[in-house]
Amino acid sequence: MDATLGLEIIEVVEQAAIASAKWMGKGEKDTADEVAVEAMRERMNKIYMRGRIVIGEGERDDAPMLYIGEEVGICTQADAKTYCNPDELVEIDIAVDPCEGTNLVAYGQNGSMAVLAISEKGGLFAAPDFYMKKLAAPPAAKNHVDINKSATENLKIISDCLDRSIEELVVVVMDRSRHKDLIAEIRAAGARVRLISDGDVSAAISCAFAGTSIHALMGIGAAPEGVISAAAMRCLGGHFQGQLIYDPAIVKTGLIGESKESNLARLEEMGITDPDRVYNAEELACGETVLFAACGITPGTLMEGVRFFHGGARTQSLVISSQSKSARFVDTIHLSEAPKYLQLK
Ligand SMILES: O=C(COP(=O)(O)O)[C@@H](O)[C@H](O)[C@H](O)[C@H](O)COP(=O)(O)O
Ligand SMILES: [Mn+2]
Ligand SMILES: [Mn+2]
Repeated sequence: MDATLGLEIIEVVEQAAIASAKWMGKGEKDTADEVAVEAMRERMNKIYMRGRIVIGEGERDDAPMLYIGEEVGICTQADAKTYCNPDELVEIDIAVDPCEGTNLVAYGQNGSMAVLAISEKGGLFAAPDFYMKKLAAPPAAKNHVDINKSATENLKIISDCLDRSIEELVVVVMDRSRHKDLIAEIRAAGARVRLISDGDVSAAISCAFAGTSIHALMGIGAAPEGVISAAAMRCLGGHFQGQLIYDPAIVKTGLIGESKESNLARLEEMGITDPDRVYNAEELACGETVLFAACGITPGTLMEGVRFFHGGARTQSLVISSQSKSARFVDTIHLSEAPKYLQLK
């Protein structure tokens, strides 16, 4: 995969984050999402690549989407034949969440970001728009913790691997009624719980970085977000496991189809023969090369949010590459018109 792609995708997430941040606090989640989608699409279509969206969003709540199967990259443009030879280009698959945490943006809360993951064709698990039970943990606990073990057992393992007491550990859990028993168990084990209303991609990836005060993500979130999280965790050497949840009775939101039976039929149609399989990061993002990019929309654990100033904006992004084995934090000043000053922080 072309190494310059790693630089271009920074601009893709930056443009999506800036567009969405203009709608921060306006209470309009669909607009905050829609403008991020459009900005992402516009910038992606300027990249000399042959891309295909394998994970978009929208099915779940009719959000505007970069739809699954959509071709992106300059070679897909109407007049492309004059300057593009698609046969020269590697086909790549792209998973996007242009506005991860639409509610967070709409209500001016922390933790939203524009995010995507890229790999060669077939390198990312084309997850259905279902839910996923997730377990993320620091690199030191990789392959020691297990999603099939209880939260109590996993906390003991993380505590041993990090050489810290269970009382010092913080577990992020989405604040949903389906997690009532899980939250009680984590607290009973002695660990502390950070409840989040949205944004479990950021929580999963934060487990890989010491100093974030996040030592695990447990519970059920969306499956597409699980694949994106797995792409980053694979590159970072963190632990990530995901198991599809197809039974609406477990999720309790009723947003994943009518019945367990119809969901199972849908999975079979998609070629998923073992619906209960537990996937690890290397299986969810199995490509030889994996790239991940995110840009903060509102302030978060890993990145600052977009800061506007007269004539421009400042962004902070994170680009992770399995190719260059790097996690790069990128701080960018964007100038839109003659600025009165440049914002330093
Ligand atoms: O918080 C999230 C919302 O993502 P988005 O729709 O892109 O703004 C994600 O991080 C979660 O993984 C997930 O979408 C959420 O858990 C869906 O569950 P629920 O709200 O309980 O239906
Ligand atoms: Mn999302
Ligand atoms: Mn989203």
